[in-house]
Amino acid sequence: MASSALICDTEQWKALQAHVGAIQKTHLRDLMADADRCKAMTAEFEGIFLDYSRQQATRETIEKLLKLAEAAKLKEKIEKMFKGEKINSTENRSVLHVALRAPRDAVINSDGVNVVPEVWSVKDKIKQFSETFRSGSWVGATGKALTNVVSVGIGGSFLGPLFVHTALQTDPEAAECAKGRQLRFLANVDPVDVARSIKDLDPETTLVVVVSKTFTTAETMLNARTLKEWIISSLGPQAVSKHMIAVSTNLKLVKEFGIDPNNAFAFWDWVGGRYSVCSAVGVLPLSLQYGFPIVQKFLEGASSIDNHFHSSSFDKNIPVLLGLLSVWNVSFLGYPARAILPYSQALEKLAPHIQQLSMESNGKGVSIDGVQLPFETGEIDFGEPGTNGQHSFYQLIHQGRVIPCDFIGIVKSQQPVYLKGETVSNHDELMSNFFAQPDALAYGKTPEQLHSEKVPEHLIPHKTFKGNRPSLSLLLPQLSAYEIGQLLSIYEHRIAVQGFIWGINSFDQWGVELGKSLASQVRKQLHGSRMEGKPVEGFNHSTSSLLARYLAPSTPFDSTVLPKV
Ligand SMILES: O=P(O)(O)OC[C@H]1O[C@](O)(CO)[C@@H](O)[C@@H]1O
Repeated sequence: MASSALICDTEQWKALQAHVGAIQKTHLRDLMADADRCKAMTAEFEGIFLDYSRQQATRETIEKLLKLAEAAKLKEKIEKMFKGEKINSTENRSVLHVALRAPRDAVINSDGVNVVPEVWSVKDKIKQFSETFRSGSWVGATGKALTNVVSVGIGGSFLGPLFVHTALQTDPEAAECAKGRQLRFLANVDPVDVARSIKDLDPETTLVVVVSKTFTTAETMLNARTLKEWIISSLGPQAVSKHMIAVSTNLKLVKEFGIDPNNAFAFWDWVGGRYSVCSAVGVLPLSLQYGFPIVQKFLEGASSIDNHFHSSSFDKNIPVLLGLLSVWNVSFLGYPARAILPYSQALEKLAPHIQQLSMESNGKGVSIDGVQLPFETGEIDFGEPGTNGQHSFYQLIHQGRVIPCDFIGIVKSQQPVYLKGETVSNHDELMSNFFAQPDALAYGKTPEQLHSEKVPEHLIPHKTFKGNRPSLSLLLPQLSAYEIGQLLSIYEHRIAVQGFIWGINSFDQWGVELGKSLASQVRKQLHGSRMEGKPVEGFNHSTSSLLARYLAPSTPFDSTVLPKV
């Protein structure tokens, strides 16, 4: 395929389009009756079991998708990523988050330089700093040990670390290591989020970690200045060096902000924001909370999937199969959304993280060569842990729109509970739903079944489930730091596979820029109107009237105000 050609022009794409009709004539009820098919549509790695038999697909579909992968040069693209080639061409950058979790003796080059030693030198620095911090040797301005950490960052500098922190909180080993400590996040520039993040915290015992790849993100910098003021107003300006540290690729701006460069932790432009949880962005705050050894296990889990992804044949490769099936659902069956449904409360922040990872990566309108795409890319990701979601949006998934679902289950709960005399343990109760829902979606319930149950005639249409709704099941043996890392890496690579097949750049995010620049025009107006009484001008009628209404009770602040809760 020539570099500017589109994947949709290939024979392999057209063969899949032609195959859709045959699939649409089938029903999952019938496909599921073929035990050999179901057996074939599974994959396993280190006890992680993927069952994709409830996809609207046959073995022929998978063969055709594997041929599409060849046409898209998927193998070569994965190889280029691992070799540090500048596959993020619009920013002229390598894409090397895999180097962040590679073993110490690995060799991964970017610009001809092996980046692994640099990665490990930052990890060693984090290990040392977190040990000093956790031992109580690092003391604040008043001589007290610090036990609370507020991590200030947004987007990729927030969602991945929040996901991992939330998942580790109830893992017994990690929880033991975190006893007596708190890790909080401040992301939104909404002052209400500032108030929440510092509620009941004492600056005397709090460390603020400012996390920003660029160190220019408006929200993060205002929040960082706000917490700096919170510290200074209570402990004086000299306290900043003991109570504020940073993670960034822009160490010059970190220094200008007033943070001691010795307490700054670097990462590199070859780490995309949404792929940065395995850099100091996640490793530092998580090590402060749980200790470096727990975080190292998480990194090892991610690395195990990197190896599986890099070396397994595509027909047994979990991220590749997942990516291909998503392309099938979006581009051929026309399903625009994907529900992420972990049957684990510990994974409650998985869906918000995947929303950024997937939608910022694959929500693109042009090919990597800038050619307008005649097909849609990306999907609308959303989700909620089961069973909560069942009592919320599952109605639509069962009888309304068709939304392919990822069901994620855990064999061994982080927190087993059993009440003597109950039919099943609490985790078995949860997992009963994990096993039941995919079949309910696939098989549905026919009017004939309802008749045989003597359901009143007028209720038959309401109680009919058409079924034939695709899902896949991912069963993890347990949910320790290691498996959390594996899950993260599975989704990272799956999303990259989708982008590689669609022929887009999954590693830039130009679509976030326009809103940012318009906000700066509004910011200028708000300042001018509040401080100098300037009239609203330069906006359309709608925005002008909204702004006028917003500015009406104009009483500018004339001194620093911090949250009161
Ligand atoms: O880490 P930074 O530079 O503050 O950026 C935060 C986030 O902002 C974005 O650039 C756009 O939302 C994300 O890609 C990134 O994760």
